Amino acid sequence: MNQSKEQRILNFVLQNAVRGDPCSVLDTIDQYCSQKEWAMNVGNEKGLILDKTVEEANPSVALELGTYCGYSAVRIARVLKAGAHLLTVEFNPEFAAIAKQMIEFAGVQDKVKLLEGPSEEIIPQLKKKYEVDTVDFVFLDHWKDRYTPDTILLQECNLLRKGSVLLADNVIVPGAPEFLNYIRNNPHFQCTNYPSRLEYMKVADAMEKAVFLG
Ligand SMILES: O=C(NCCO)c1cc(-c2ccc(F)cc2)cc(O)c1O
Ligand SMILES: [Mg+2]
Repeated sequence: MNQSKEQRILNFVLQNAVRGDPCSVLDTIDQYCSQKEWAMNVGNEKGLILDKTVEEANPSVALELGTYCGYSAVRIARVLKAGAHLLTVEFNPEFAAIAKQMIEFAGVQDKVKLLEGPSEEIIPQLKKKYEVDTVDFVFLDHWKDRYTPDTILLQECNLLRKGSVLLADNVIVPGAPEFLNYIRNNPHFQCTNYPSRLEYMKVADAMEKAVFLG
């Protein structure tokens, strides 16, 4: 049975990156996906915006929607303070299996909890099943038509607190027009746009930061 692209990316990391070194894993994925096969990792250019946003938020509890191969989970986990944790949600079981191995190879498994299933089912479980009070940082990188309903769900589940930071990938490509309209016209959020490039391409993309005002 021939391998998936995601399995080829993982194999390239297992054979070329340094076990336990998150930066080496990120660089190796970026090398493979820029030289051999494009893949929808946030990449190094938007990754730098992600790094700075996480560092500024300095979260104790971070949530990622859309794990894929684990690139941004490794990216976020590597800058978390001691004792902080990332919960990352992936709907696709094949992607989740790849991401689990990627996170373990990078050595950040003690900071990351990978939750497999649909975000609309997992978000309402975060408080009781996963012992979350509120989330300090959310990276939205899953199905673009889920950004708005899941942002509403996070509010309905009282998972946001004054100052919680949302960062959304791909607000230009593939685009999340309904989310931009929702969040920029919502008085409970303060928004900032960060123009960038689509991962591994000379195509314009952007990230949107939205700080919850309570
Ligand atoms: O769908 C995406 N993520 C959720 C997966 O469960 C996604 C897609 C793309 C992309 C794809 C195809 C293209 F032509 C351009 C962009 C990029 C991304 O960064 C993404 O996160
Ligand atoms: Mg993305």
